[in-house]
Parts: sequence; structure tokens; C-alpha cells
Amino acid sequence: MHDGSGRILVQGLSKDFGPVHAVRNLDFAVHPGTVTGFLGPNGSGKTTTLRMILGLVTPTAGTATINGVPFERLANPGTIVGAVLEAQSFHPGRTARNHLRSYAAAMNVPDAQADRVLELVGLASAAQRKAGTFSLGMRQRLSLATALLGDPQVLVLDEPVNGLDPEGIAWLRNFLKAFAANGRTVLVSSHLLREMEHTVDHVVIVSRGECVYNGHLDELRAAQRARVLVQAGDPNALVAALHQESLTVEHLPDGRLAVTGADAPRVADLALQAGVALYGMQEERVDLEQLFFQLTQGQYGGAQIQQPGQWGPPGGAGFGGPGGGY
Ligand SMILES: Nc1ncnc2c1ncn2[C@@H]1O[C@H](COP(=O)(O)OP(=O)(O)OP(=O)(O)O)[C@@H](O)[C@H]1O
Repeated sequence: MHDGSGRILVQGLSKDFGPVHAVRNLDFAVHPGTVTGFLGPNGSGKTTTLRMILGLVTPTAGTATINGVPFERLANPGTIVGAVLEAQSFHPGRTARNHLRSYAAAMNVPDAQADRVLELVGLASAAQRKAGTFSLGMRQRLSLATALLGDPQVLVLDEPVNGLDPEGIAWLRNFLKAFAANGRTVLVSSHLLREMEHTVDHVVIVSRGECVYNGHLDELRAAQRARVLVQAGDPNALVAALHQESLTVEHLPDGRLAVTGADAPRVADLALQAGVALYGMQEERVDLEQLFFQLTQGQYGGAQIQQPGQWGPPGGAGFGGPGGGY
């Protein structure tokens, strides 16, 4: 009997394919009311993990549960979990409505539900069109409609924005946020943090099958300390004034100073008090995509982004362990 919590729990989950360690000792939880992004480069183990959560791949070790039980022990799973995996295929000659009705019949869901989900995903006007004539974006929506047929509590989506145009991505973002705001659970994978940045609250980042970050996106942003870059008339005098306030200052090759621990107005006030003229000032924006590449650079091998000092050692707060784990 499941606990009805809507929670996905992954504990010590690993999968080997012969010599390939596709997923290594993953631990994370996905809670109702949130959209959790499962992020990592291609080949980092995202699909394998989702397939283990959905009972389609047997783990080498560890467990994945939904509502406290493995997927295969859920009675009538389609009413609890809706899933969209990659490469969904449809009978090209079948209309969208008939495709959904055939799934509805298999799930013991009333036919009327087919029209309801078509409406939900914005395909009502295409109900009578054959799936074979659909664009990639429309096929993605039809896949989502199929996953929604059982009015599930939990949605699991593998790379749903692949092939979507900006309008489709924006639509999906709003849909997923509204779904989660209803107290439901969303786990969505992507190899691009940028595409998910405004959709997800919580992120689990994997690289080479291992967890490299598990936490709130806001905390990830905050972990990268912002810097104020200033061009001063008398850099040495400004450094002395900033040091008096225990601020960290770095000399940049272009002659500017990089100040950590204060925002731009405070640096400007301190410069004014010290009688130092400022010729330029800029607050460095946190570039999440860069952060993502840093975290997963073990996998990219050659990713050339090095910003020593901006990160704590691997294994620090919020991080999954050495090397930095969808
Ligand atoms: N059935 C399989 N047999 C052998 N190796 C596999 C199998 N499925 C996945 N792998 C390997 O496991 C690793 C993880 O693959 P997986 O598809 O889970 O990653 P992914 O992060 O989803 O990547 P992508 O975004 O490219 O699909 C890869 O090295 C892949 O080649």
C-alpha cells in the first residue's frame, strides 16, 4: 500500500551496464509542490535514473520509490505517475483524440478524459488531426497529454523541451509550475540548465552518473559569491580602505579591483570616504550556465572554465561528494 505522499525517493541508486557505471550511488528526494530539475550533460545517467524510478530498468544497487513503494508495486500506476520519456512514437494514421482514447481504455479512464487533456495541453483544435502530421512541438504536447490521462499526482519528464520553440518552452514552463502549485510533484530532466532555470525550484545535477549538486537553485546562485569590479583613480588607497572593512580585494589583470563581500553602493561609499575617485563600477552577474559547466566539467573533460576561489571544495555544503551527481 502506498503512502500517498507524492514523494519520489532515490536512495543509493546505481546502475552498471557491463563496464559502464551509468549511475553511481544517487540519493535525492523530489517533493510535492515543487518542480525539480534533473540536470546533467548527455550521457550523465539521467535517462537511466528516470527509467529506474519508473520500473523500466532494474537497479544494480539501491532503491527508487514513489509514494513510498517501488513503481511496480503501485496499484493502477497511471493514476499516480505520468511519464514522458524520450522518443515517444504514435501511430501516424491515428488522430490525437483516438490515440488518447486507446490509452484511456487501457487505463480504465473515461473517454471524455481524452478531450480534457487535449484542452490542457493546448491541442483541442488538433483533436481530429492525424498524429503523423504533427510538428515536434505538437508531438511533445501529445506525449504530455498521454501522461496526464490518469490525472496523476506525479509527473516525470525526460528532456521535454528538446525540439520545442521558445513559445513552446514558455508554455511548458507555465504548465509545470501550475501543476506543481497544485501540490503535485514534477521531476524533469534536461541537459541545459539555461532552459530550466526559470522553471525549476530545486535541482539535482549529475555528472558521470554521480550527484554533484542537490539543493535549491537559489542556494546554487548564492553559493557563487558576487563581485564588484571597480576602476579606481588610486587603487592602492581604495584597497587600504576596503581592507579596513575586512573586504576581500583582488587585482585584475586589466587594472580593475574585484571586491567580494560588499555590494556596489557600499564600495562607492567607502571610496568616497577615502577620497578615491571611481571611473567605473560593475556588479558581476552570476552566470548559472557557467556554474553548471564548472560542476559538470569532469564529464566534459576539456571544459575550460576555471575560477579558483569561487567555489568551496567538493563535498562542501549542498554538494554530493568528490567530483562534485540528473
Ligand atoms: N542499455 C544500455 N546498455 C549499455 N549502456 C547504456 C545503456 N543505457 C545507457 N547506457 C550508458 O549509460 C550512460 C548513461 O546514459 P543515459 O542515457 O542514462 O544518460 P543521459 O544523461 O540520459 O544522456 P542523454 O541525455 O544523452 O540521453 C551512457 O554512457 C550510456 O551510453
